[in-house]
Amino acid sequence: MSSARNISVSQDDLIHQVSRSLGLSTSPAAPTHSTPSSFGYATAAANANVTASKHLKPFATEDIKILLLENVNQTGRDILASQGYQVEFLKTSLPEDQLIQKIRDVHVIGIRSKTKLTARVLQEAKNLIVIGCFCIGTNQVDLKYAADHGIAVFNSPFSNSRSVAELIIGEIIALARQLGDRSNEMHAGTWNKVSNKCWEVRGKTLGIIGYGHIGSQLSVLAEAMGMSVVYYDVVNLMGLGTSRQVDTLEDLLGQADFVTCHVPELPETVKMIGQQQFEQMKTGSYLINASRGSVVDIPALIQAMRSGKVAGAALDVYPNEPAGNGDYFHNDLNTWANDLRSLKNIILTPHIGGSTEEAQSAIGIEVSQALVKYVNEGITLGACNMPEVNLRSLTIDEPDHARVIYIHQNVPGVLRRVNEILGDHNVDKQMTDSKGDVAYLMADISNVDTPTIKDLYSRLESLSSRIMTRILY
Ligand SMILES: NC(=O)c1ccc[n+]([C@@H]2O[C@H](COP(=O)([O-])OP(=O)(O)OC[C@H]3O[C@@H](n4cnc5c(N)ncnc54)[C@H](O)[C@@H]3O)[C@@H](O)[C@H]2O)c1
Ligand SMILES: O=C(O)[C@H](O)COP(=O)(O)O
Repeated sequence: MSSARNISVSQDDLIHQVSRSLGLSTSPAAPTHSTPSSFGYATAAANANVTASKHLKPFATEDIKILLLENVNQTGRDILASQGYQVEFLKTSLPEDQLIQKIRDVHVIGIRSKTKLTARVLQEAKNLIVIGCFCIGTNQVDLKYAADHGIAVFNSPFSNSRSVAELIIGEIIALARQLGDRSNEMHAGTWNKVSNKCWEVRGKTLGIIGYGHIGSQLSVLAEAMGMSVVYYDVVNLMGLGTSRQVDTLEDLLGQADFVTCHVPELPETVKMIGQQQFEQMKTGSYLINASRGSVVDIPALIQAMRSGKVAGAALDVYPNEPAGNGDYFHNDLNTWANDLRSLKNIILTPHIGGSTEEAQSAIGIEVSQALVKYVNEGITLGACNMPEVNLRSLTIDEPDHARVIYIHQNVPGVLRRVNEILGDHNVDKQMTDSKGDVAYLMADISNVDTPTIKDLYSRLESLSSRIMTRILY
């Protein structure tokens, strides 16, 4: 959808928030509920063409509706509930039609890696102001569409990276010793004591593709086991320990005994490991993928393992992952499933890299705190798709103070027009920043009463550059 249509849709349909700020309390032990008197209001289309009275309705913190999908951890649920928000919690993701029904109603949605928030879904989300990805990856969200429509997106950039790194260490040893096969054989009643093609990992080379939060932690753990580490990354990065960056993916594939992928899903990383890359790997080497299912071409992996080029593999991520637990391989999408499952020395796990108690608990806290700060104070620190804007502690709890949040198109002349509107008032502090096509302005003003706030809101909304206006008071 173009920016122009965005504006017209917003003017006609979007509900914008003018919510009472309640201050931020992220501790479940010290809830900050609104009181009946601490109301604000939400308006729809409070612009020149639509009278505010037609669209005004009561608004309070208890009116904030949050939908949490995919079994978001209790820590996050507690923090959000402690704010007095209405929290609906589901253990699974939702199919698109049900997601569209539910998302129409909510101001905040919390998801993990399975829920696809595409432009098609988001255009139905008329009340949505913020998305929390309770995970690292944000490839499941159309970040640009969200930003262009004033919807901030937060994630947890590193809370599960240690969990993933530890899983990979376990898999390296398991593959080198064919543990999966020996265990399966024993479960089937067969004693098969072999040393042929079973190895120590000491002295072997680990090749890490993507030396970010996970890749770099893994590097340290692998060296502690006596492995040599090489890594390939599109950014020049200092290696930890004695690890070395190599210039090309081909360099890495030619040196590594174990190759492990830790890149985000991007157009350039889709099928980054395919037939050509398997040919460049050492004969008898191993492949691990716990990044995204699109990064490795599975039919090419099957071929490489059948030919003996690749001696083992561990996959934690797949194309077309299911919404919840249950049957997976019996569907028409994964035509390679039976071939994959029939291979020897292949570890198949259901996307559990970040699934530890420690990681999920930390993610729940981190992302829900960011959501509360955004809803209550408009703070965008850590946002993935918006400029990061913060102002020192709020004074908007005071009766005649308000915080203006104006998300707008990043085009010349907007600040002048906004400041013409704000200039009649006492602007205590103000900050603005931009990211790509979107800019975010935050201003704290004092000596304003409720009618003035409504007037400010209408005037800001009437500017052609506006994406979303929120006034917290
Ligand atoms: N299996 C799981 O449960 C699980 C858990 C966490 C993260 N993940 C996945 O792992 C990915 C990596 O996580 P992270 O926290 O290390 O991310 P990160 O952003 O910290 O690091 C990614 C690294 O990849 C590099 N990179 C990007 N494009 C590249 C390319 N084309 N070639 C080489 N390097 C490239 C980046 O420069 C960066 O250094 C996440 O994006 C997510 O998709 C999976
Ligand atoms: O992006 C991530 O953090 C991982 O892929 C884990 O995703 P999950 O929270 O859906 O398990």
